[in-house]
Amino acid sequence: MTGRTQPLHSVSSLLAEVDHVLQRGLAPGATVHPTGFDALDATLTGGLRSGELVLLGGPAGNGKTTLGFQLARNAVAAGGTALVFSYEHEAHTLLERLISMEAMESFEGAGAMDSFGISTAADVHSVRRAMEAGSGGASLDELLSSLPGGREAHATLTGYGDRLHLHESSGATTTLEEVSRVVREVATCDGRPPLVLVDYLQKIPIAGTTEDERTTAAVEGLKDLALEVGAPIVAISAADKEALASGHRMRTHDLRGTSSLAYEADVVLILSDKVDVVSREHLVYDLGNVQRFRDWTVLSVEKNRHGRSHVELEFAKDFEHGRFHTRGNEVKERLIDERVFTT
Ligand SMILES: Nc1ncnc2c1ncn2[C@@H]1O[C@H](COP(=O)(O)OP(=O)(O)OP(=O)(O)O)[C@@H](O)[C@H]1O
Repeated sequence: MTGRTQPLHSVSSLLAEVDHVLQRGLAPGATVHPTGFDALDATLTGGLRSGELVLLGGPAGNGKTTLGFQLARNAVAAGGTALVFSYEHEAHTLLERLISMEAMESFEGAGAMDSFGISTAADVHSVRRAMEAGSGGASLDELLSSLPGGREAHATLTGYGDRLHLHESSGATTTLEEVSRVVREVATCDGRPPLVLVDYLQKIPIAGTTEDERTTAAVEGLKDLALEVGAPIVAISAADKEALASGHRMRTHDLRGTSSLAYEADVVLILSDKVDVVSREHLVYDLGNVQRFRDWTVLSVEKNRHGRSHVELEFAKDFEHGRFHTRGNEVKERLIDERVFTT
């Protein structure tokens, strides 16, 4: 079922409604959008649910946009729809990341690795260079065909392109009301609510004297929208400056603005570089670990209304191709609260 109709129900009316929905061949529970990351889906008992607000936080440059955008891509690759509000990146920048991501996915799908076991699918830089150089009049397909995996990426994007919507949002004009209008428009056009990504929460222009007031209004507005439209909304959240400067591991209470962030959210995910948060004993006795851990990101499920919380998962970075590897595990090493490296 999507969206809220009326607030008051008797259990009898609910039973009748569920029966009616079942007889139409539909599912009466929430719509589950798998994240495409098996370890995360297992923790979230299936994935992200309609009506849920998911907060995604972490220090700058740790991959929040990359993960959020990959969640949107995975939703459409699995047959769903997604809508990305990007206050930080132009649509073309996201498109370049997407082309590289799909080139790499196609290489992996085909098992196309060179003799060193390293794939040579076009990275984001190559895609950007090709776009900036132009094609001298040749078509996009011809341009992309000159890049490893580019032709396959183009075919994949053409396949799901109608279901992935990118909104170049503005800190001046893309208000909560505008976000709400666009989400409804896309839901109507696509015939079902999309997975929504907001990158990022504190950029939504909202009246209010303090940052706490503005952030509270933003999370409450997004949570209401998620419930009304029946969409999962993933909102990236910036960290408090003090949290970043003090050299400790970032947690939910370090998200910028207010404690209401944690109350309103159904799921809170925090990204950290593994090398920053692993306990010191794993570093001092094996220096090789420092380099290995730099390649991994820890995704902490700090709040989870539908399953276990305080779960620490890890995923390998592949930022050159604008993505994380989707195969991940629970972290085996002991993690700390204080960061080892503060740079
Ligand atoms: N083409 C690329 N090749 C390699 N690394 C890249 C490339 N583009 C971006 N990166 C790196 O990928 C990382 C993740 O970028 P992303 O935009 O996802 O981070 P973020 O957490 O959203 O950052 P911010 O908080 O600054 O918006 C960054 O450290 C960035 O330097």
